Amino acid sequence: MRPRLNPTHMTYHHKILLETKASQACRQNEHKHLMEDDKYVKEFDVAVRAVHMACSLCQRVQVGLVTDCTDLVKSKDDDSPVTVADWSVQATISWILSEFFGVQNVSIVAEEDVQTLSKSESAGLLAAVVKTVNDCLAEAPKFGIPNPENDLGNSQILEAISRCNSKGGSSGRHWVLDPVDGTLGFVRGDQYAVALALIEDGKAVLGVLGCPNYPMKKEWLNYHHQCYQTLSKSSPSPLGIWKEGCVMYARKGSGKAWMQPLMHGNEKLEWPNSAQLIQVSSIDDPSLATFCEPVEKANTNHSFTTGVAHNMGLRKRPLRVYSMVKYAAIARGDAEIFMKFSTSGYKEKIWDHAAGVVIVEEAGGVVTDAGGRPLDFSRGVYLEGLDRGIIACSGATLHEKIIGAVYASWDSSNL
Ligand SMILES: Nc1ncnc2c1ncn2[C@@H]1O[C@H](COP(=O)(O)OS(=O)(=O)O)[C@@H](OP(=O)(O)O)[C@H]1O
Ligand SMILES: [Mg+2]
Repeated sequence: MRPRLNPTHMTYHHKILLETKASQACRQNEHKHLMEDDKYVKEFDVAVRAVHMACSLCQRVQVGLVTDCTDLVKSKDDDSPVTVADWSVQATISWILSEFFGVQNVSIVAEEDVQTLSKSESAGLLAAVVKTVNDCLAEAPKFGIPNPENDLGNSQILEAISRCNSKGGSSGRHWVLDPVDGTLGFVRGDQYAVALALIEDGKAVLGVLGCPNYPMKKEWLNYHHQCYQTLSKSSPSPLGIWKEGCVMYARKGSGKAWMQPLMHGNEKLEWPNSAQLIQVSSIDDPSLATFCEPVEKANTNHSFTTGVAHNMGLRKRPLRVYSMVKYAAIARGDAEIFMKFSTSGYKEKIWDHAAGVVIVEEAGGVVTDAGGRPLDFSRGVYLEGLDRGIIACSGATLHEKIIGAVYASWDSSNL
C-alpha cells in the first residue's frame, strides 16, 4: 500500500531534483537561487508541479472535445461555457494545495462552483469529472507529487471544488486560480491557459501560467493550430504524441521569469527541467511593435483598440489570442502590448490577471490600468477601482505612449 501523502513527510528531494549535466549548470544555479532564496520555496514548487499536472489533464480532455464529445461542455448562467476540464483542474489543484499546506491553511479564490455539477441530472458529468481527476492524480508521481492512497470519491471531489470559494482580500494568503482560462479557445481546440497565483496581503507574489497549446517557440504558433485541426480529424487521433506547450512562472521581486516545456509520455518533471529565462521584447518603436488582444469582441472593444493602435503609430495587425496566453506572449517577447477594454459594467476578475501580471513584470514588463495605476488584487474577487481597461507592455516607453493614446482617444469613444 502506498503511504498517504503527509505534508510533514515531504522531503526536499520530493521538491527539487537537480539535473547533473554540466551544460545546464549555469541555468541550474540561477534557478536554484530562485527556488531557495525566498520564503515561497514550497509554494512555488507545489504550484508549478500542480499546473504541469493540470495542463496534462486539459490536453487529454481537449483531445476528447475536439474529436467530438460535446457532452463534456455545459453553459453557465451567463451562457459562457464550462467543461469537464474546468471542474477537474479546480478539484485537482485544490486537492493538491490542501494536501501540502493543510485544508485549514489554504484559501483559494477560483472561478468554478459546484452548482451545475451537483444537480441530479449532472450525474454523468460528475462521473466524467471524477474519472478525469483520478486519472490525473494517478500520474502525480511523474510530476513529483505523491498520489492519494485511494481514488477520490464524488463527495471528496465536490468538496475540493467548493472549497475554492474564498473571496480573497487585503490580508493573509490566498491562492487565485483560473482552472481553464479562455474556455472558448479550449473548446475550439485553440489557446487557453491554467493560471495559478498566490496573493499575500493584497499583493500578487507568485504567478504560474500553464499554456498547453502555446509552443516553446513563437514560429511554431501558426503551425500548431493548422496541424492540431488536421490531426484531430484523424482516427485514432495521434494528438497524444503532440509535443508542445509550456509553463511560465515567476516570483515577485526576483527580476526573473522562467519557462519550462510541458512533459509528455513518460517524461518526469525534474528541476530545472529545461527551464529557461524569458524576457520581454526590447522593441520600443511603435511601428515595429505588435499588440495582442482578446479574440472575442464581447470581451474587449476592438474598434477602440484599433483607434488607439493607430494613434500611437502601431502598424502591425493585432495578434488576437484567447486567454492569458496574451500575458505569456508579452512576457516572452512575442508581442509588445496587450490591451483589454471591456464593455462598461463588466468587472474584471482577479483570476484572469494575477498570474500573468507577476510573470510579465518579472520578465521586465509593465502592467497597469488605463490610468497608469497597478492592478489592485487586494479587494476581493474583482479588480475594483480599475480605470477603464488593462494595459500590459514590454517597457516604459511604449507604456507611456499607449497611456497617452488612450487618453487622446477616450473622449471620442463610446466607452
Ligand atoms: N463581457 C466580458 N468582458 C470582458 N471579459 C469577460 C467578459 N465576459 C467574460 N469575460 C472574461 O474574460 C475572459 C476571457 O478573456 P480573454 O482575454 O481571454 O478573451 S478572449 O477569449 O480572447 O475573447 C473569460 O475567462 P474564462 O471564463 O476563463 O474564459 C472571462 O473571465
Ligand atoms: Mg478566465
